[in-house]
Amino acid sequence: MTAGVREIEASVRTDFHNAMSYGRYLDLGRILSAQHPQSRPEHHDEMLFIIQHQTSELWLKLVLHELRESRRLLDADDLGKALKCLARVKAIQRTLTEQWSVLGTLTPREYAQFRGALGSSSGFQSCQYRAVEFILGNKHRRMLEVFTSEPEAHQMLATLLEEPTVYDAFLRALARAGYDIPRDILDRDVTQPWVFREELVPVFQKIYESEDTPWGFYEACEDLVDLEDNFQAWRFRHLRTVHRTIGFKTGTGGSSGVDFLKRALDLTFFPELYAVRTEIGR
Ligand code: HEM
Ligand SMILES: N[C@@H](CC(=O)c1ccccc1NC=O)C(=O)O
Repeated sequence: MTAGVREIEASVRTDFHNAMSYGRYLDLGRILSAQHPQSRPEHHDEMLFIIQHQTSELWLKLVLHELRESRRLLDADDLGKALKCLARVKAIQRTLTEQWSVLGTLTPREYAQFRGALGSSSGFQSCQYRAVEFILGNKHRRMLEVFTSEPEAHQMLATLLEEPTVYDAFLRALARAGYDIPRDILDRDVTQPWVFREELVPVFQKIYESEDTPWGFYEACEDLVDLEDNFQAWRFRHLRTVHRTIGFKTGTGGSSGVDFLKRALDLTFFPELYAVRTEIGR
């Protein structure tokens, strides 16, 4: 063995003319040629900005895939598998939130040097982000307006707007298991954003306090709280990153910027799961 060199074992495959290879399986040719900095002359840090967004979009694609599957499994009363999907979503969310530290290395001056090249593009136009918000209950029909120039994105969001949320699916599963969920909640207009329903608080109190609650229901409640917590942590890190990078400048998407993003922190997906905390142990 040559010092400092790892010999390639004789069995290791090196010819991929007629066999599946790493690059082809992952379609890396396309993924790795999809970074197109717009600044002229090209600004070194624009690559970071593009890759941070592209990796976030890839993870969002998987989050959506898992949330759709968890909803399907809840509809099929396969709670154990639904929880496995939610656990994966939670792990991805932690990665997405930690990823802000990479963008945190972009200074305000560096960003200002290529911000003009972004034109009117903005994360506000992220179809997958909006899709995740929709499937978790933050429905908002007017958000579709942003996507009239992108028919596929528009269609995906229109479909999700009309479909029940993960929370709707969970409440329906609870009703089938015998929990007292009011009929009008189960039959609600799912195109509307979720609004707080007082009657669900005692249902969740029973789940949390009863000795004979099936463990899966208890765990599902906690998973949904984790999910919302993680979502808020992402929103908060976004807000802080925006604040340290552009201060109080207005956004490229046309909003007021930091102030607009701050208001997103008041949004909640599962308000009853938080409200029940006040009641527990009383
Ligand atoms: C320096 C980095 C960033 C800055 C300065 C920034 C700034 C902003 C601003 C000002 C908005 C409000 C909409 C507007 O008027 O443009 C916004 C929205 C948004 N951004 Fe960013 N952003 C940054 C990075 C990111 C990254 C890495 C993502 C990841 C995908 C992202 C996703 C979003 C999303 C999803 C929204 C819509 C949020 C909502 O509707 O509440 N942003 N951003
Ligand atoms: N809204 C940002 C621009 C921005 O961050 C952005 C631009 C293009 C693609 C994604 C973006 N990310 C999040 O909004 C700004 O006002 O500087």
